[in-house]
Order: sequence, then structure tokens, then C-alpha cells
Amino acid sequence: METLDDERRYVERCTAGLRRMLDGARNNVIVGETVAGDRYSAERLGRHLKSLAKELSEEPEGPPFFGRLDFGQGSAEHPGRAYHIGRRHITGEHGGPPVVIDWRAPVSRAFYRASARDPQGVEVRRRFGWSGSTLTGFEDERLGRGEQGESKILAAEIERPRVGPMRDIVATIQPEQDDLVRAELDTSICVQGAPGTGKTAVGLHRAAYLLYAHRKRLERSGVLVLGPNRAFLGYISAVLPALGEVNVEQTTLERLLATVPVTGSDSVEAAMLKHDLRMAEALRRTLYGRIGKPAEPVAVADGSARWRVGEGELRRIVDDTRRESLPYGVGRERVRARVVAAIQRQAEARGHTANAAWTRRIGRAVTPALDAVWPAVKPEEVLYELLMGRPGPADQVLNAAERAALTWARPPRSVKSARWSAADLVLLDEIAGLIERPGGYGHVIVDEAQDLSPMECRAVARRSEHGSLTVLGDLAQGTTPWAATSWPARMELLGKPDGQVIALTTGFRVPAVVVELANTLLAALRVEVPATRSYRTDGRLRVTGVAELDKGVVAAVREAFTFEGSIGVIAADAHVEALTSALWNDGVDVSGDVSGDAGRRLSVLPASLAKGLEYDHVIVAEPAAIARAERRGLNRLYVALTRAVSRLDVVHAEPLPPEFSHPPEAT
Ligand SMILES: Nc1ncnc2c1ncn2[C@@H]1O[C@H](COP(=O)(O)OP(=O)(O)OP(=O)(O)O)[C@@H](O)[C@H]1O
Repeated sequence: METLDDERRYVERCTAGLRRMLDGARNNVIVGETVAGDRYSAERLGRHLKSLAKELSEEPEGPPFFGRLDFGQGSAEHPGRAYHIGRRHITGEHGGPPVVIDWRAPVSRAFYRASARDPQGVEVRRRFGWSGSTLTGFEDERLGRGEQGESKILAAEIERPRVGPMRDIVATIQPEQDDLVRAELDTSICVQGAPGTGKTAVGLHRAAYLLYAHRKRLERSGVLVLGPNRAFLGYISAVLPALGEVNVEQTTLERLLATVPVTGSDSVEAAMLKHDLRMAEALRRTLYGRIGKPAEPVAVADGSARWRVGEGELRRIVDDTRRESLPYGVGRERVRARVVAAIQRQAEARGHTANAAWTRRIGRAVTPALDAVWPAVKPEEVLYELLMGRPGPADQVLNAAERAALTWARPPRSVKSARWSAADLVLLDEIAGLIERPGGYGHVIVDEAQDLSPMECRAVARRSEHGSLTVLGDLAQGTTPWAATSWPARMELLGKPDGQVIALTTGFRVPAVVVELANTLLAALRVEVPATRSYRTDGRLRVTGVAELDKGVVAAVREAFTFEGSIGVIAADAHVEALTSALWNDGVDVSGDVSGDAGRRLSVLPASLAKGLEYDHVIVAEPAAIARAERRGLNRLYVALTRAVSRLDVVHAEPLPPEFSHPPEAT
């Protein structure tokens, strides 16, 4: 077995290999520009090579490898071979074998899965420790001899103080996580996991894995990551580029659906209704209500000829087309084509020849008749009609009180002046999907999926109809009024009723003492979620009663600065401003960005933005205020309490919510 010095020399080989790859890619750009046969292929090839060169040169400096596998002589596939495993493949000298194997390659799987009980041919698994890009040491597990122990390098990685945005976990993916990361592309999965079990990490690594294993297919069809808000996206946005994947769309559902600006708002009652599944049927009926019974025949002047499709035939065409359940817009064009075909039959019977230009002309000429029976519509027009509250086909789905709740209190003068709400975006998308099927993605990853409404699930389902889904969430962290209470039901709404629901049960963020406190709330949340165990036995919890909240928070922040890592003050939305000024007046720099991106250590954030984020030291200010601020305030509090990586301070001036059971009070 080599020494640390040997491994350091190997690092130099890797650095040289990377340099070779970059030079090669740059050289190829130049050659590619001169050798391609025609301008089109020159441009395509050039673009491809340039992006490869750019990708390589922009690759963040980091350790070239994190692990090594030495296979025994008895291994069927790799007898006596050794492989270094890293974030990306690094080519060897003179066309020789690669010096580093991509963590996603099939052989790397054993790094994550081999154990003393099932060594999978691996004699020794080595984990490397790094300080920046300096190799500092390694640990060996002699799996072939049945030796496997707790890894200090793994523990240090999991327990390291957090600063800045989320990092990848390629060096330490756990077997239960690896199973999900490498699940087949055609398999849709739903991961239920308590806070900090690595759902987001798993989802992002799955995206990277799928792009590696099915690059051609997915580069064509695309991979989409949906997160709950911009702060969260800022927090996770560096993970995939660090893994060499820059072509994944990462956005929120609201942004994805933003076809019109959101300038309006809804009462909770109206929003609840707009997110209710029955809206799908109400909208469908409203849209198809536009199709009319033919009142007159189609008459078309064609030079000296006059063509005519009678009312009866037109009615048959419309009825037949309706029965085909096509998207509304496709149906309209089908009716047009059938009317033109009927005219063509007449014309040909009278000796006219119908060429393409004639067909186009007649197609245009039947538009007025088509508009009368199957009019062209825009989604906004359909929703406008529904929200104006006039009697209509939706009355068969919604009762009078519901119709009244949906109706605009101050109706706009026209579609153009309508002020659409966030919930309206979802309805507009539903209508757009009824008119024409949207383009989909090869794979969609939805994080914090417990918060999706039934109507939002349908918007996701439309985009993954011909692809697969990774759904990530925690029923206990549901904070929207329509949050999920069962995963199989949500998977059905998401269009993947056969999707497997799998639980992650080891927590890597929240220390055991904090989990215990958060779990006292869990009973009150009335959701069925599997119990989890925290990997972390370190950590500190302190509950402090104070006379004045702002002074208590300032003192807690001052103390937090004496530790390493990021600090998050999480408060009820209404308290954020006052706490920020109290800190500011005390000379604390509070300009930190919520996602930790600005490099500052302290962020003061409303509880409503805390989802998915984590801070080394969390100060939850006035839990009772967070709990009473909204209908699912206790769930929100559960989210806030579980953001802590190392230390949690609960600071309160009011009594704690009664659902907290006897937390230890600081003196
Ligand atoms: N195998 C692992 N090795 C090292 N760190 C890990 C591992 N799995 C998860 N983590 C770390 O644990 C923390 C929590 O992970 P993540 O945010 O993915 O959890 P989550 O289940 O999405 O949490 P939440 O439900 O609270 O949003 C992150 O810092 C992540 O990097």
C-alpha cells in the first residue's frame, strides 16, 4: 500500500492530466473551426468544443479525487486493479487508462456500496482527507478482511461547520442515498425524509447521475429542478455546476408558470379553492363550453365556385372531434382540416384539382365558420370568464358559495386589465395545457413537494408526462393550506401512481438534542412519518426565557459570533424588521444574504423563507409568534427548529407554545 507521499505524487499526475484535457479541448476548438466540412457543422462542432473547454477551465479548483478502490485478485471484473474516484474523469497519459474515474461510473458504485459483509470484490476502500486542495491524509478500510469501522473523515465532513451555499456530497454519499441517486431513469421515486436526511442532496446528485448515464437522451429532453423559493435556489445553485453539470434548469414552479405578471392576490378561501382539484374540471367545462352548436352551414367562395358544408355535416364533424378528446387547439385544427376535406371532396367531384396552395386558401376561408363553432381562445380569456362569476358550465362543478368566493370583488374592465394572482398562474397553466400540451422534460426533480397543491401537481405532471420524476419532501414540513398528507395520493396527482415511496431515515444536519426537541412538536402535527435517527451526537440546544426579545436575540447573536460557521436568526415574518434594527443599532452587520451567498456569516430571515436552508448556529426568536402566524404555524416552527447544524438557541419572551414538551430552560 502506498504512502501519503505516493498519493501526493498521484495528485500531481491528476493535475497534469487536467491540464492536458484543457489544452486538448482548447486545441480542438481551433482545429474544429478549420476542419469541419461546412459552416453549419463547423459552428455546431465549434460550439460543442468551446463549451467543453469553457466547462473545464471554469471547473472549481478542488481535490481531484476523494477515494480509491483496490480490488482483490479474486474480483471478477477488476482483478488486482486500483482506481481513484473523483468528481470528474481525468484522462491518463498517452491514451492510457484514466487517472481518475468519475464517481458516477459503474465501477465507482462499489465505493458507496461495498461493506465488510459484502465487499463486492473490494480489498481496500480508501478515503482521502483534504484541506483545500492539499492532501492531508487517508483512511483505509480492509473490507476484504472483514474490517470496516467508523470513518473519521466521513464524520468530519458531516459535522463540519457550514458557511456559504450548499456543497456536493459525492465523497460521502451513504448506501441508502446511493440507491436513490442511481435509480433507473424510467423509475419515478418519492423520497420522504425528516429534516436533514439529505433529500435535496440526493435529488441534485440524482440529476448529475442521470445526465452522466443518459446524457444524449436527457440533453435533448432536459432536466428540471423545482425548488420552493429563490433563496433556496440560491443556496443550492452551486452544487450541480461543481459536479460539472451546467445544463440543468433550476427554478421555482411560480417562475416556470409565469406567463403573466402577478399583480393580484387572493383571500385564503379563494386560494384554497383555486388550488382544489375540482378546478381542473371547472376549467375544462368552461373552456369546452365555448364550442357552439353549428347554426348555419359553411359557405366558401372559390373563384366562380361556391362550396358548402351543411349544418348537419358540420355538427357531425364537431361532435366526432369532441369525442376524440384532443387538446382544444388541436381539436380546432382537426375540425378545420375535416371541413376543408369535405370541400375538397366536392371540388374533386366537380373536376377541380386541389393542390397545397388551394388547401391553404380554403383553410383560411373557413376560419369565420370555425370561429363560430370552435373559437380560438387564450387561457386568460377562459379564466376571465370564470372569475367574472357569470353563470356558466363551471356551475355544474362548484356550488354557489364557491362560485361567489372565486368571483372578483372588483371585476376588471377587460381581460387585459385583469390583475392575476399567484394561484391564477396555476389555473392559466391548466387551461394552456388543455388547449395545447406543453413541452415536457426527460426528468423533473421536485423539492419540498409536500407543499404542492393538487393543481400544482397537475402542472408538474404535464411537464413530466413522457419523462420521470424524483419527488422529495417531508409531510411534517408541509406549510401550505393544501399540503400533502399522503404520498401515494400525491404521486397519483403527479401522474406517477406507480412511483415508489422510499424513506430516508438518517439525519445528517440536525444534532440529536435538537431532533428531540423538534420531535416534541411532531406529535401535534398529526402526520405519519417514519422515525429517524440523527447521525450527529454533537450539537447544543439552549432555550432561554428573556424579558425583551430583541435584547435576548442580540445577546444570542453576539455569543454565536464566538463560534465558527454561519448564523441564522429565524423569526416570525412580522418580527424580522424590529430584530434587524435591534441588531443593526447594536453594531452587528446584518446584511447577510438569506442563502449565505454574500459570504456574510449572519442572516436574519422570516420563518416563511427558512425551508430547505441550514445554518451552523440557529437562533429561533419567539416560537409562539411563529406558531400563531399562520394556519400551519406549528409545521413552520418545526421547519425553523430543524435548520440548525451545530447549535440551536430558542429565545422567547412569551410563554413557549404548549406543544413544546418541557424543554430544558437555560438559567
Ligand atoms: N451523505 C452525506 N454526507 C455528508 N453530508 C450530507 C450527506 N447527506 C446529507 N448531508 C448534508 O446534510 C445536510 C442536509 O441535507 P439536505 O439539505 O439535502 O437535507 P433535506 O432532507 O433536504 O433537509 P430539509 O428537509 O430540511 O430540507 C446538508 O448539509 C447536506 O450536505
